[in-house]
Amino acid sequence: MKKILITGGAGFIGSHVVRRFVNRYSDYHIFNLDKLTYAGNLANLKDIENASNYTFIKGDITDAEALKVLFTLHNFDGVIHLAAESHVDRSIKDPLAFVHTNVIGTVQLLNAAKEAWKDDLDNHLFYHVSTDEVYGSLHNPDEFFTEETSYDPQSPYSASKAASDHFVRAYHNTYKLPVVLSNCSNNYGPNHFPEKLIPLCINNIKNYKPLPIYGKGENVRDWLYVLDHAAAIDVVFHKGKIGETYNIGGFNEWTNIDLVRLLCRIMDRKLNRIEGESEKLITFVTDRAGHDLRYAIDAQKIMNDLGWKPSLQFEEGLEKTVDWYLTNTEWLENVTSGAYQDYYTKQYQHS
Ligand SMILES: Cc1cn([C@H]2C[C@H](O)[C@@H](COP(=O)(O)OP(=O)(O)O[C@H]3O[C@H](C)C(=O)[C@H](O)[C@H]3O)O2)c(=O)[nH]c1=O
Repeated sequence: MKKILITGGAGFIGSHVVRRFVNRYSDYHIFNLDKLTYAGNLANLKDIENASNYTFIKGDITDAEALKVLFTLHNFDGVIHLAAESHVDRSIKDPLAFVHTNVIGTVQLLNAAKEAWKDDLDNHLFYHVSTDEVYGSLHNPDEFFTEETSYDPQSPYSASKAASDHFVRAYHNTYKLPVVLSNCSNNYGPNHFPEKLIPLCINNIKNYKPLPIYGKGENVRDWLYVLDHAAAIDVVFHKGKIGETYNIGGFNEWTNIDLVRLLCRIMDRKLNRIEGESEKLITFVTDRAGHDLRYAIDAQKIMNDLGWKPSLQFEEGLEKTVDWYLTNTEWLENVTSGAYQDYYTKQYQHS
């Protein structure tokens, strides 16, 4: 049985990856290492928590000693590294927290893997899951990020992810650590923490609260359903070429204002409101500092070389997402109030 370590598996994207691997691969044992910060909670994984091929470990990727013990104890065959601080606005307020987890945490994990695998590098894989924000901000509508685009990170968050990508490649180049990387565009779907644009707006529309649109709402993001990202990660992990990078995206660009208007229309319908009622909540607020104008991913390489493609149309994915949030009201209340974090922190405080 192969032993796979997934870091950040209680978070938004991580939990969908953990579920997919636990359910699809009965010949793998999945170890989910997560610190359980405000953005990660085990309620995201209730349905698989008792699976015989799944183990949760509460821990911090910046803790070198703990990593050494874990790698010695479990002899992991592969690592899928998703643990990260992810929210751009938080990175603007507290860049060091992002350096700590995203840069130092990644290097500690690389060191642990390098040490544990040094006598048998060929039979192991370190997969780093990253973001399209490392490429910076596009201004020409004809341009897309490809795997060859130069890095030009603009926010403390994207600078920390760019640094971690560079370290992963440096460990491949210097120590021959077998690595693969992917850089994905904006994800949306169930279990997304309601500080991010889509779940924040769903929650606020539901509660008749203002929908804060930074600047004029003209910034463009490419959106991908989180389960499609999990499927792409599965494909890259199993079929990706060592040392390569794969861009993942939905070919699905929206300005923020158009996206929020679409969301308002869907919510009006679902909540039996008069058409146009939710749009009245849109409030233009001070722009994000250094706000990247446009991200657009060219995902041809993963489509052509590995045969992955997005499965859902955006409107369909958005409907599913809205339905999930309107059904899972307890989840939404517990993450917003911090109740899950208190509960799970207490449950695991001695582990
Ligand atoms: C929270 C918020 C956001 N926005 C704007 C800012 C962005 O242009 C867009 C999406 O913002 P959000 O913070 O949801 O996501 P990004 O800053 O694009 O970054 C996200 O996608 C990438 C790929 C990652 O790698 C990040 O980890 C992830 O957080 O809406 C608003 O206008 N109002 C708001 O209240």
